[in-house]
Amino acid sequence: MLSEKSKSMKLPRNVLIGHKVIERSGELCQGLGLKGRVIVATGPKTRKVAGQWTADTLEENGYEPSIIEIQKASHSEVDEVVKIGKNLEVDFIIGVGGGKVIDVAKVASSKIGTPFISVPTAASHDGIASGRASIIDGEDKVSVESTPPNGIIADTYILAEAPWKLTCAGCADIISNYTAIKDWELARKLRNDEYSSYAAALSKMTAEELAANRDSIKKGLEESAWIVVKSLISSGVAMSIAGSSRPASGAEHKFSHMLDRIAPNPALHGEQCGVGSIMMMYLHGGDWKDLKYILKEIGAPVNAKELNIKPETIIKALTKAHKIRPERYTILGNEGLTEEAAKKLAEETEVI
Ligand SMILES: NC(=O)C1=CN([C@@H]2O[C@H](COP(=O)(O)OP(=O)(O)OC[C@H]3O[C@@H](n4cnc5c(N)ncnc54)[C@H](O)[C@@H]3O)[C@@H](O)[C@H]2O)C=CC1
Ligand SMILES: O=C(CO)COP(=O)(O)O
Ligand SMILES: [Zn+2]
Repeated sequence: MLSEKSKSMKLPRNVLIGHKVIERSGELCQGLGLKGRVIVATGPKTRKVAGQWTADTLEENGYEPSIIEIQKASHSEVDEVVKIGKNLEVDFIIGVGGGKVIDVAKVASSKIGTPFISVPTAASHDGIASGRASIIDGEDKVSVESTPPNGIIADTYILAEAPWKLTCAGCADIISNYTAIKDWELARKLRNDEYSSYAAALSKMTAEELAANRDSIKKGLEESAWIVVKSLISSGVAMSIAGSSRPASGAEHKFSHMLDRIAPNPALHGEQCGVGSIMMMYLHGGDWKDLKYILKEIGAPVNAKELNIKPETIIKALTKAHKIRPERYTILGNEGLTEEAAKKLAEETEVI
């Protein structure tokens, strides 16, 4: 009944995008009313790129930063940040790095109950603005509910300097929204799953905009970082509206998560999702050739060789992907693909 219906949405409040905006970190934090002690969670590489820079800028603005280096997105690293944060009685947390660093910082701040600021150093994933976080939990690694960042600082100078492969992976993470939406629509029709037409429309529009602007996405152009990071933020907001990763994660993400489990050297998250999306589009009976063409033009991998993953691992991941988060219904159904069907799918789409 409508009179009993209620929904709560948490969205990022202040977003700063542009050239060297990292130098305005203090301004953004002050604008959010933040004061005092802050943990700057960063990675060993990204500390050199932006972590130290962020901490120095904050110090100049009267904050007391403490840097913590994150190695991987695990619960033990989250616990460590929580422990240090509580001991220091921090007022907020900033995550400066790739998707893994941002996810650890996001969960830690949510556990302590402090605000969180997201400072991506690569336009490689759409967790930059989302209220989700992917942390390895034993065997499992899919996103869980967290809180979206209060603020985002997307420095296009830093993002444009990041290895080009990371930007291409971010584009592929967005392009994979096409099949995520198809899966969501299918689950709504077959299972009456909860569906948000606004979140679905935003996610789809984000993929369409990125595809339409792909000619402007070129290595070395700061403008490209702008286009890609705006799409990533928009996709993250779609997830926040939905209150789940449904608008941006369907069967192609299950395939990528399975590769993360079984491949000896998994490729980047977005790269795997892009290749998965080609195959899931084929299963949906959609224009998989066009999707593959878009990914190719962007410069993202379109086959096993480019992912540097063996064909047999691709087939195995296809047959086991449905086991990831089984409650999320997708084109893979409840039983998944047989080995023969998986092989045929990968061969016909020339993934293997
Ligand atoms: N929370 C969410 O809603 C979402 C979470 N994710 C998660 O995010 C992770 C994927 O994120 P990625 O950024 O692809 O992986 P990542 O965090 O492992 O970063 C990839 C590599 O790029 C390096 N790097 C980052 N910025 C750099 C720079 N400016 N210069 C040089 N090296 C740089 C990192 O140090 C790392 O070695 C996965 O764990 C995935 O599950 C992905 C999408 C959404
Ligand atoms: O990667 C994501 C969206 O791009 C989040 O998806 P998961 O919930 O499948 O981890
Ligand atoms: Zn993703």
